[in-house]
Amino acid sequence: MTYTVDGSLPSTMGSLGRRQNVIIVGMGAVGTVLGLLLKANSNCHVTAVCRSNYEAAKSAGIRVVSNVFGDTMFKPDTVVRSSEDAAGLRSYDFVVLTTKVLPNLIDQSELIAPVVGKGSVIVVVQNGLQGEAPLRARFPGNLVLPTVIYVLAARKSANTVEHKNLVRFYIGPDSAPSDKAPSPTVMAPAKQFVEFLKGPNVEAVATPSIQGIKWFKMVWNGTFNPISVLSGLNDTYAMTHHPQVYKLLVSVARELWATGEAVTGQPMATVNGVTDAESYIQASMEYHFQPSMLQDYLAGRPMEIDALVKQPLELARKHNVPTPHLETVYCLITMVQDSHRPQSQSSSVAP
Ligand SMILES: CC(C)(CO)C(=O)C(=O)O
Repeated sequence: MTYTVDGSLPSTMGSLGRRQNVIIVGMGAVGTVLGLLLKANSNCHVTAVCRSNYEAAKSAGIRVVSNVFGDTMFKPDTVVRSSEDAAGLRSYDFVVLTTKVLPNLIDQSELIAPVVGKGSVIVVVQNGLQGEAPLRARFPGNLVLPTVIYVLAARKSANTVEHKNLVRFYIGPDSAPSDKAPSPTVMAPAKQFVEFLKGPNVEAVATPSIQGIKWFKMVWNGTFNPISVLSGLNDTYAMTHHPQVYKLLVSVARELWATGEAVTGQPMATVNGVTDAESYIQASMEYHFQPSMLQDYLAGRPMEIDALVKQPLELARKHNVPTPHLETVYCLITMVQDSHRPQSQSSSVAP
């Protein structure tokens, strides 16, 4: 079954006539946890593009040690080394992009181009705000769906992912709040993807207004991610329990919160009892979690500085929102990146 941007859906919509072909590009921690959930759904045939973990995925599968799902294996239906290798095998209903956002190193549209066919829906599972723009430009005939994912997971080795907590997933078209509601036919693929993921301990929601939710997550990422590295390689627990760093976290979060409201023209969309920037910081006080930027730094991979710090900062400048703390954080984290040479570019592809 395929979907088109203009909304012309095949008549089988809703009653799946055949298994849906889903390909995941980027088999890091997030891609692996998503793959595990999709594979559990008998309506999906899951192809995984694996690089450093190709051998492991192909033989026994990738081990997921999860506080939620137990100690289990993710064994994709098909494992390939590249999108090129996947291209001739079948046509893909859903192309799920779970790579890091590193515009200077990875051309994401190039990465998925071989597997994007007529009617493929592109599902972008990435941090940041603007990852979809180049994909829309390259694939104007395909529906590109942004998502927001909360999953506390980390890749521990080529064949093991540790999943501590949470799978909360939002997906929906990228309409601005002032736009008219997205047509049901554009929402349909989002709803279908949600159905694939649904299961015990997974919260998956199709929403007509993803931008606000993206900004809400941006506040977390733009604050905790760089400061975890700058504060001396600390997890959420250590950062939030250090009085000075706590104040810095709150200041940066407030600036990002104000930026999100200025850009969207809406009050910040909030989740799970968080009402303001400070309560957002406090909500992480119980967790010992290393933000993905710290994981990348420790593994010698490039950090998502553009997507998580530079882009919101540029939007703050454009909307005249004062962001002195974020400016400082950006300045320092770029210097850390420049003096901390990533070991390899290829290791950067999977989150
Ligand atoms: C919110 C969180 C921790 C997990 O999804 C994340 O986005 C990150 O570490 O970058």
